[in-house]
Amino acid sequence: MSIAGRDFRELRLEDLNRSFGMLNALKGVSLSVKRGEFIALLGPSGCGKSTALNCLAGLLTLSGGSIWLDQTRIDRLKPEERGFGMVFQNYALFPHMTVRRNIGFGLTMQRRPKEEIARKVEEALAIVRLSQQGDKLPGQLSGGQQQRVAIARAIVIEPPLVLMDEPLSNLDAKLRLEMRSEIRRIHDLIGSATIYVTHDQEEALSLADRIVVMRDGTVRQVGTPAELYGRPAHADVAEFMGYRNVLPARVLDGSGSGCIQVSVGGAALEGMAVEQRPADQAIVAVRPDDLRPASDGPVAAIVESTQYHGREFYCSGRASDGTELYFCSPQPVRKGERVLLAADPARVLIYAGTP
Ligand SMILES: Nc1ncnc2c1ncn2[C@@H]1O[C@H](COP(=O)(O)OP(=O)(O)OP(=O)(O)O)[C@@H](O)[C@H]1O
Repeated sequence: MSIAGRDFRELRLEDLNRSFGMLNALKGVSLSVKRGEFIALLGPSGCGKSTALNCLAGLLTLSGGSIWLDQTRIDRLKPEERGFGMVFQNYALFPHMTVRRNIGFGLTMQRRPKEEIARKVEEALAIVRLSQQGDKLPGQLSGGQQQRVAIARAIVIEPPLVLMDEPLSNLDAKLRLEMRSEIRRIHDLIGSATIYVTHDQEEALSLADRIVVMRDGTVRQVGTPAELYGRPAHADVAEFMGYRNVLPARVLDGSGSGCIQVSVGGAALEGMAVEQRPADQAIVAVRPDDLRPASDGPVAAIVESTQYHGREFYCSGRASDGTELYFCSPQPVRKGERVLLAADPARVLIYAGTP
């Protein structure tokens, strides 16, 4: 059976498990993906992102669970029978084949007619904007161009799903940004679904329709970039999403309907409870760019370091009780200077529990 090129409405991962000996790399991962969606699998190194992707591709077998494309169970099919497009970090192009032959390789293996292969290869070349480079060898192309060839090779088979594993990691910062918008443009153009593995939260935020945050082989949260940026469901997800200040706190006043007052860094700070209202112990999460010097700010800190970041300064300081705080300042601050810091309560997230 082959499902290559097939249209679909929904891809479902049901309770996926994968172990390597004693290590459980995937522990009950479930997810539903609609056609046309761009999904980013985001998480720290070793959390199971690549394992999940390789199980989807058919390069790894599952230890438990199932994968469904609409009503068809596909987790026992070989990779070529699934017909998904794959793009890896290291391009994996054949060095002795021209760009055209690299792109057409999958179609040649499927024994498609020559004219059809030639036509589809030209279409794919045009999509990735490499029409002039078709006769070159991969070694004659830049890293960004080679990655475009890899993308063309993945999409030329008209896959229902394109799987990408950290495809931009080998490129320099400027090219990474350029290729980011290229990847999204190509995704929108071909209309299939993309599952994109990354550990770079900025990449996930800017590319994806939905982000799946993984940790220790489990899915911690699935949400839109705005949901994950503004309201992570758990303190550990917040930490991963750039809330550099994740601090233990004591609830001072939790009686109000919206705001809760907590003690942090030896001072009282107001914030919003996420999900469960904490009773006594809490965790506070604030982004450095939401904690700023203010003449009437409640949290006093002595500046320990400052870095110039163009528009503003990225600083660390120590509160009276020894808590380390990260904050941003539009004005230069000096090491050893005492600053008062404040944050908009709507940008201070409070979680029940202890870190
Ligand atoms: N072939 C393998 N044999 C044994 N253990 C493996 C194998 N592949 C992965 N693992 C382990 O499974 C866990 C998940 O690995 P995985 O590569 O999926 O993580 P990841 O989130 O993709 O990390 P990274 O961002 O570093 O690539 C890790 O602890 C890893 O060491």
